[in-house]
Amino acid sequence: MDFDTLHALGKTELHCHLDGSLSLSCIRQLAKMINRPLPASDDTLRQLVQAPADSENLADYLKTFDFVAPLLQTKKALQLAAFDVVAQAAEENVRYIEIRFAPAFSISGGLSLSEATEAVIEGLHQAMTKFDIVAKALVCGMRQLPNADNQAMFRANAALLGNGLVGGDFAGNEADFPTSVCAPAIKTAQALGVPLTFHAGECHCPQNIAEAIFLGIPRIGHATACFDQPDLIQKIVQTHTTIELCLTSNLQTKAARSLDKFPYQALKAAGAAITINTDNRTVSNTTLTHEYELYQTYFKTTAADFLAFNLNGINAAFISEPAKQTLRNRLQQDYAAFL
Ligand SMILES: O=c1[nH]cnc2c1ncn2[C@H]1C[C@H](O)[C@@H](CO)O1
Ligand SMILES: [Zn+2]
Repeated sequence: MDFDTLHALGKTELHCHLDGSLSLSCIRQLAKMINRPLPASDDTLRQLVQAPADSENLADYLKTFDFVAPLLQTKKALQLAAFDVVAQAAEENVRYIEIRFAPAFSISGGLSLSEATEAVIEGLHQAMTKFDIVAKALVCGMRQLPNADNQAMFRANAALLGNGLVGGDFAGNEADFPTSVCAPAIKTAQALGVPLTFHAGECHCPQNIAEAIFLGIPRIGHATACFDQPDLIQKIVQTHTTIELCLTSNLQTKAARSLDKFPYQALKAAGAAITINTDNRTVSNTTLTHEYELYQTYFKTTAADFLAFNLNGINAAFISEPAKQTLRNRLQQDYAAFL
């Protein structure tokens, strides 16, 4: 399929970070609101908000997020940001998206942990009235924060579940804060009834994936380190764990040092429920269409595969069964001409 066809295909995206996906025009608008000077040239600005070409690991990649954090400290800014990311997704025919962000990184201007989320949800709702897309929010605990902070965040946000917020995640510094360290906050989120996904396996550490599955987490972001672990892949399949693959991001963080160390083929061959995601549109300088193009080029992924991955995404989405059925019907229509 050519790029225009891939662009036109209906899509779903489970793994997209708000702060890593702001368009340059949105970044300029938010910077203006706080009188923060930015380089006049888009090329120069892009260099500041994209992961450096010489990133050696996840820690290098994550440093890029420091640039936008000061821009996301008011209700208005979070609303505009959420609207902006949904608009980008809708433009490339994403029918369902879950957008994640860390409330703890948006409270230095005086917002509470739940006010930050309410503002994101407001932006998602505004975008849904304008574009043909369903957009929901996930709140991220951060691995490097104390469990008490992540527990407070989930407690503050649990009441928003069902009102635009559909679940939670843990992101951040996986190399120094393995899954076991986060277990108390994971258990708190689960006890509060927060459906969870979880970043694991970005640091050559299959154990972090295994522990997340053991803790009963049904979706794993990345899971890259399973590529040479057949027993772990079997566990993923047996437990019906859905994997949120993020190819470009993995090459940048060196979670996968080359394409043959990316777990797509092994997971697909084993029958695992995989999905395709951007992770961070701006930081990774990608779009979901571009990710599809990479899979098609490198792995010969077909329209039937893309439909199956989208349906995996809907099955694992943190929404009601009737809402899922509507989206499944929509995707079946979208792909009918290509199968
Ligand atoms: O790929 C990732 N791995 C771990 N943490 C990540 C990744 N992409 C973004 N983050 C972090 C940085 C953001 O500030 C935070 C919330 O979106 O999540
Ligand atoms: Zn991520």
